[in-house]
Amino acid sequence: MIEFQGVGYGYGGRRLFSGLSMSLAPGSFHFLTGPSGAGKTTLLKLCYAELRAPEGRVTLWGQDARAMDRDAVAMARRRIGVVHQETQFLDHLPVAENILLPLTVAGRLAEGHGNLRELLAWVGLASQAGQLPPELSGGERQRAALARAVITSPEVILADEPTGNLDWEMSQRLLTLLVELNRMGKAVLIATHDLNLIRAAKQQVGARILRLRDGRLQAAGADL
Ligand SMILES: Nc1ncnc2c1ncn2[C@@H]1O[C@H](COP(=O)(O)OP(=O)(O)OP(=O)(O)O)[C@@H](O)[C@H]1O
Repeated sequence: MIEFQGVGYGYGGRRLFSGLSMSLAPGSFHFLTGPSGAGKTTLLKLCYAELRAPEGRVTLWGQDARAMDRDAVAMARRRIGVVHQETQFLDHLPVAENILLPLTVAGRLAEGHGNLRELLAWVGLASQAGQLPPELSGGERQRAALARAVITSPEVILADEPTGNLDWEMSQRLLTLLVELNRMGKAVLIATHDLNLIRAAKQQVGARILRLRDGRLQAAGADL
């Protein structure tokens, strides 16, 4: 679905990484780890064509990202759910409406109401649906962010440090939700520093671990 072939990227003439190759296939589960500043968020942005690679090739469902126009990018993004590092909500709208927002924007709101109640229960936010985002705890915010990322039934979930500020119990809960999504057939890629989270996931799912370091992407495994 998403493929990188020899991809390089940098900002302002400073090369961040090069020669990156990877493939996100249906049903795969990947962790992306590496030191702060290695380029994990950048790599995720290349996955959803927020950035275009000047070097190598990123293909989204067989299409070269560089050749995609705005409509093609919008179509591809409907198949990708992103949980951002800093989750932004519209603070004046209730949690339920925030979760429905991607469907509202896509003019597909009618599809959402059937799923919403089930989705809220699944992420454990059934009783917070009418609250405003500033009233949520950190863990509740991240679960709302995950619900918003999956409301469109994407095929790929990209999560950037989804457990960043969460305690261990809440991190586990979020991880379990991501593993469940993977069991439903979705490809999942989680960027994280949290090696304990990766170790915990290894008990639940056959995850591949990619490490971005010194401008290269390596497979990591037994040493984690
Ligand atoms: N828009 C930008 N303009 C210039 N430099 C940028 C930009 N975005 C990121 N960078 C730089 O690129 C490097 C990689 O950033 P990125 O956010 O991809 O790393 P990361 O591995 O996700 O880091 P962290 O784990 O701390 O979130 C950093 O040095 C960052 O300062």
